[in-house]
Amino acid sequence: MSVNKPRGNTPRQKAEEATGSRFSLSFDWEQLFSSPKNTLAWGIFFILLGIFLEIAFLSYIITGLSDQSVIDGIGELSVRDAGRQTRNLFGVLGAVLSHFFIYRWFGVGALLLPLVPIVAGWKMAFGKEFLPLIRTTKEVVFFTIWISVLMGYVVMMSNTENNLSFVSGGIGYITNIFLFNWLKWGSVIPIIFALFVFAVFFYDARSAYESWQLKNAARQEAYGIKEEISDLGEEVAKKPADLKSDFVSVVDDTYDDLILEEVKPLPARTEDPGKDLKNGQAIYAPPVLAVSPPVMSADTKLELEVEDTTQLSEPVEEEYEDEGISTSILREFGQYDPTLDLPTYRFPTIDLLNEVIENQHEKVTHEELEGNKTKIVDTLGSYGINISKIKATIGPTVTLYEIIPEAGVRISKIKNLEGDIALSLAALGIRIIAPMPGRGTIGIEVPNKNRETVFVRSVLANERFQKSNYDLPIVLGKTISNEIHIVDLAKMPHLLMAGATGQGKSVGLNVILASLIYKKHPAELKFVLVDPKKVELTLFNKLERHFLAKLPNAEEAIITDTKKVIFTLNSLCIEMDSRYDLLKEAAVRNLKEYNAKFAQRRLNPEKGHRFLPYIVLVIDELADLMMTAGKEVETPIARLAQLARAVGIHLVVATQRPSVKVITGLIKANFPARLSFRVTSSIDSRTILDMGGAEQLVGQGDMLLAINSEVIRLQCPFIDTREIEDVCEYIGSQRGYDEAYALPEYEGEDATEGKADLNPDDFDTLLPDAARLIVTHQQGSTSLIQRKMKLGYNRAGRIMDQLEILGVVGPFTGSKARDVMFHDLSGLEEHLRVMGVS
Ligand SMILES: Nc1ncnc2c1ncn2[C@@H]1O[C@H](COP(=O)(O)OP(=O)(O)OP(=O)(O)O)[C@@H](O)[C@H]1O
Repeated sequence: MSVNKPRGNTPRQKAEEATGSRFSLSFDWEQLFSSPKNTLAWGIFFILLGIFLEIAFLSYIITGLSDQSVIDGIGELSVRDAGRQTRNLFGVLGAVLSHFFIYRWFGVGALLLPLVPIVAGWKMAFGKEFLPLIRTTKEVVFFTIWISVLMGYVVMMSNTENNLSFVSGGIGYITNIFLFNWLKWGSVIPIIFALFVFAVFFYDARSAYESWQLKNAARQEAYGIKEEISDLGEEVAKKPADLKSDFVSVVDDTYDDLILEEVKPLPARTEDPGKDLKNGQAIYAPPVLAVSPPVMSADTKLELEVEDTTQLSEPVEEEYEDEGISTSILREFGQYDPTLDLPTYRFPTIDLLNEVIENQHEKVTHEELEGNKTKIVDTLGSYGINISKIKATIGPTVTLYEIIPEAGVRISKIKNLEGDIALSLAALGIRIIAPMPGRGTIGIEVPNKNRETVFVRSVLANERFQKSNYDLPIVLGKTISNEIHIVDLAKMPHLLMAGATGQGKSVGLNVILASLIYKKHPAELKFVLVDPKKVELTLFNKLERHFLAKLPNAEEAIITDTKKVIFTLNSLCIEMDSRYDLLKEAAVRNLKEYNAKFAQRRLNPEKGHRFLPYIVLVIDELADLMMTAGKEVETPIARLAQLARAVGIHLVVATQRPSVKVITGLIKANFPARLSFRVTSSIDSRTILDMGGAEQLVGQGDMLLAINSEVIRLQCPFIDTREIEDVCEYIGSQRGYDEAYALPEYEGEDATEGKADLNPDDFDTLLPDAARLIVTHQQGSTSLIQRKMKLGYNRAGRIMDQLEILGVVGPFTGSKARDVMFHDLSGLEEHLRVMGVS
């Protein structure tokens, strides 16, 4: 019988009783700076400190040296007398601090110093930096000293040491005495030189100058083309198709110039820009114009066409456009860091988890080992199978006996004796692995009488997990050789889990979620939690404003209703499609490359680019959904499983009933990684793993993981509800986003049914523009409308539906863009006119 089978919270209570840690009176230093309330208090303290110092310093400068006598007399005067005589606004303390910072050390340069505590305090209290803290600190330190030295020079040269030495402070004055001995009046040269060196290295003055030149050139170019566009607007409005070809050649010429010479001075503009354009010689076609406002005017039409021509150019050229601007933004602000959304976020600590209780007894006794060994040898012997060698490896739940039979014994014969060996060992859950892949042996797994609980704390605190640099690391459990088994969900790329009721599925799901929560910042990862059983995942509700994603306007972040599940799955498909569009625009292959490019500021947020967090969809109980909604659930799940990997959407789907009605061929084919807890029959085991064996497991988190054809037995760690509660509480009590991550809206079949009745009067005013955009690009995608016309997803989606009613685009086809029914603008214009919406 198990000695340490966890029931409820027993392990934690025992541990607490043993160590008294929960009620310990020792002071928690970490807590002093880590709890959100304390950071607010510290933040306000630092802000007030900064304000206090600034006022004291200013007061000191205004009252001059009148407090000097008080300071000199400190020790002799009583505090009361000193206070009465002091003129500083902040009394003796203000006078003393100012005396040191201004008179003794930095002079008027010290006025900059209070900025540091104010910026730091602001960051702590409000989680935002109104100035970059590290950068500001470096600047303040440099300029405080530099101003002090410069003032020292001024004071020295003007012979005003007696009255104004406080202006430079001690540091500036002494430095100048030293410099003066060497250089006389020329001391100013190293002082100016120091400023120059600082500017070159700290501000990267040279490249800042280059990027300024570049921006200036781009601005002038943009200004130039705007004028030309308005000149040509009318003409284009009449003959858009003709002009399009002109623009193609214009833009191509431009890019050739740009690529060859990078920054090229603008040629002098002629009196008649239109003429130049027609000759295909002008250079005024910066791709920056690609972002055009969605105003229905002659200009707009032209801009759309300009944009279209840029599409025809090579991607490398488009990158060039961003290059100059992005380099300067990168230089100015550094890399984009998504975690700064929640800069004060603290990862959950390991001590939120139950203490690991060491097994009091030896896991497997010598007698047990010897007894099993004899029984195996005897049983096989009685069937005429002799063994040349036997070796045991003790795991947390089972012991693996590896045998090497004598030459000439057929493996299938041993395999067939599985039942007999189990009978003679009088143990459930014997599994025979014949042969052990890559070992040249036959394995017989025998459950231990005393099984060991693998505490989640022991695996999450494990160095290998802590240091793992997987994108989505998950600890699945311990192997037979007691090693922790970590997998990367991003590579798997999806996981299908099965297990009869009570065998540890929910615990397994919780461990997966906890692994991810312990390693990922809320800005990098979002969960979509589907829980038709309504009880299993509710604990994660507290993470709503940190880690959860939901449909706009959905009340609950954890989805329990089948209809909403269908909407959510379809919404994820839309998210997937729009992510693919973004990847395509960015000319990258996967989410990681995309985010890296975004972090380097090479993707323009104004064009719809954004940092894309991973999304993990967790479904606890697929069976219920498949029974009630069948295809409606199966199709989007299969689509996501098939395609969503590259865009960072991963699925973890669990079911109690691994029957073919639930785990259909379509679903199964798209989930190469499958995990099975104990199931009730070998048919179920075959359905989930394509092999028997899961029916032989011993429960309580004993599981088989099959990735492609490789199968390993693992013991899942144990995490109890209270641990999950504590972790979620710890995160939930911190400052989060304003709301859950919003998934794209999906209106569902019902919403589209009524579409045919729509009155043209109800059409969106931007509909004709959108139609032209779609036809120009020959791409029926909602995200195109969204990005180019800068519209929200809902409005863009509605416009797309109306375009379908109008017959401009075909019906929704899933991941692909809709068909565009017109191939040129003239046909479209005619159609719009006939329909009365031009
Ligand atoms: N990894 C584990 N280590 C130790 N005990 C475990 C482990 N996993 C589960 N158990 C034990 O088994 C019990 C049932 O586990 P769990 O709730 O995860 O089962 P389930 O498969 O989700 O069941 P259901 O489908 O009915 O929700 C737990 O309360 C716990 O006592």
